Parts: sequence; structure tokens; C-alpha cells
Amino acid sequence: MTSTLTISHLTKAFGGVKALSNVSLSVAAGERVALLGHNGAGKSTLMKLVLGLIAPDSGEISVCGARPGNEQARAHVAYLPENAAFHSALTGLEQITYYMRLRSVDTAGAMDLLDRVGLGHAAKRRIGTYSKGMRQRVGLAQALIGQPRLLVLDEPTSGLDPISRRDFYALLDGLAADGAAILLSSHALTEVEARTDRLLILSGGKMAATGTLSDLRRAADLPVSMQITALNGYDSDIMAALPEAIRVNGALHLHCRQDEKLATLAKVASLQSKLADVDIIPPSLEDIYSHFSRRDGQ
Ligand SMILES: Nc1ncnc2c1ncn2[C@@H]1O[C@H](COP(=O)(O)OP(=O)(O)OP(=O)(O)O)[C@@H](O)[C@H]1O
Repeated sequence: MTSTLTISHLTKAFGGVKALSNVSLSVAAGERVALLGHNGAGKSTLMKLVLGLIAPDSGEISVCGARPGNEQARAHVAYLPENAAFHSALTGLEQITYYMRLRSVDTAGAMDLLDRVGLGHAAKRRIGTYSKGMRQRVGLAQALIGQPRLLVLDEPTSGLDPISRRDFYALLDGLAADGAAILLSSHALTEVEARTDRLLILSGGKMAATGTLSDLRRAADLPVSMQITALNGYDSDIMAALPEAIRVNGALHLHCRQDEKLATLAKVASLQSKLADVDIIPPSLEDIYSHFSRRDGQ
């Protein structure tokens, strides 16, 4: 796979604060990558470096083979800030036409662009009357001018309702299918897990983990929980057979390491005639995220 964005050993400090330390990553054409991390983890700094708005102290960045911020890189990169602001007196169509002129792109395609982001029906209404979701779509339309090969999206779905989020990700799916590389930051773990190809977790400026959720689940190696419900009258038999179980709100809970899971299940299964139900509860996405995202001292 060709890499649209390549970052090698990137380091950036602001005074005494190390915002990024030795971060390397790549995003391939058609790949959707989510950047996760606590407040101050370094996500915005990484995006600013990719956009060429600030320079690294050391390390290399290549955007479609060019240096960030130069003319070639800027022609291929689009950015959507978290709170895109537009002129409230302009219509969606006027605003997009204006941006197209700024980018020296033929404005005849403005309406198509608005249709593509689902704003065709409101193209001639003032942006001041748009909902937050509609303004985000104006931002996305603006980002799509000139068919960028890399989209850098800073918390693009924050403040959107579930339907608008779903529509937004469906749009991103289409762009990725057409070959765009997408790097987006988010705090919405469940949605990025479902709608991106890979997760990157930054913690204290360092790359704490990268991979699919299954990769991260394996690497975190967090304990598995089981909730065991005994048949009436068999509670103490179960407690005797599973002394490591603890009682929580009337049910019995058992924790075991990943590599003990099958053996523990076999033990539980041997008590089948005394059990009403067993639920296996894998570590949640939040558990995995917190495992990798612990800040210093936490
Ligand atoms: N211009 C700057 N001057 C001084 N310190 C800065 C500057 N920009 C960022 N920092 C510091 O660098 C660290 C990383 O900040 P950054 O904004 O990249 O984090 P973030 O992950 O985007 O956080 P958030 O989720 O809150 O947006 C923080 O400690 C921040 O205070």
C-alpha cells in the first residue's frame, strides 16, 4: 500500500513542554485512522505539524511525497477544524464558491460539492440559519475542494447528533473508498472503533499504542470478567467451587487473565447443573483506552 502520510521520529517541544516525543506513523491511501488521546496528549500539535503550520524540532513528515506546508503538500491536504466558523450572512453556496475562488478551482462545481455533503437543499439559505451539523457539512464541503488526498479532521463529529454522525462517517467511507487517506481526532471511542480502520493512542506526547481494536485488546491483556448467576439454592455450592468469585448485587463475579479464560470457563461449565446463566464480559473500549492513555502519575 502506498503511504499518503508518513511521519518518522517526530519531536516537538514548547518551552519545557514536550508536546510530541519520537512519534512515527503512516496513513495509506484509502485508510481511515483515528487519533485518540487525553487532553494535552499532542493530537493538535501533530495535526499542525502535518499541515505545516508549525515546524518540528526533529523528525520527518512527508505528505504525498512533499514537505508539509509547501505548495505541493497544500494542494493535496484538507483540514477541518473542530469548530469551523463561516460568515453567517453568506449562503452555503456563496461560502463554498468563495473558497473555490481562493483555491483557484472552477466554481461551476460548487453545487455538486454541496449536494455531495447533503446540503444541496439548503445551498441558498444563509449559514446563520444552519444547524451545527449543517455547518460541519459546509466545513467538509470546503475540505473537499480540489479532491484532497489527505483529510485531517479535528474532532469532526463533536456536537453532532447520532444521525448526523452516521451520515458524516458514511461520507468519509465514500471518500476513503475513492482513495483519500483520513486522519481524524476524536474522544468518541465507540464510534471511531466502528468507523475507522486503525486507532492510534497518544499519551503524554508519545505513541502509546496503534492497531485495530483487536490488536489493542490483545496488547493490553486486561482481565476478562464473568458474571455467574446460580440456580436458586446453589449459591454457596458455586462459591465453594469458585473461591475466587465475589458477590456483587446478587450475582457472582469472577475475573481471570486472558490466558486463563478457557480453563476458567471449563471450570464454570462443570457446574452447569447448578447455574442459571453465565455472561462473559470482555474489557470495554474505555478500559483498553485508559490502559494505554494513562497520563504521568495516573
Ligand atoms: N503554542 C503552544 N505553546 C505552549 N505549549 C503548547 C502550545 N501548543 C501546545 N502546547 C502544549 O503541548 C501539549 C500538547 O498539546 P495539544 O494541544 O497538542 O494536545 P491535544 O491532544 O490536542 O489536547 P486537546 O484534546 O485538549 O485538544 C500540551 O501540554 C499543551 O499545553
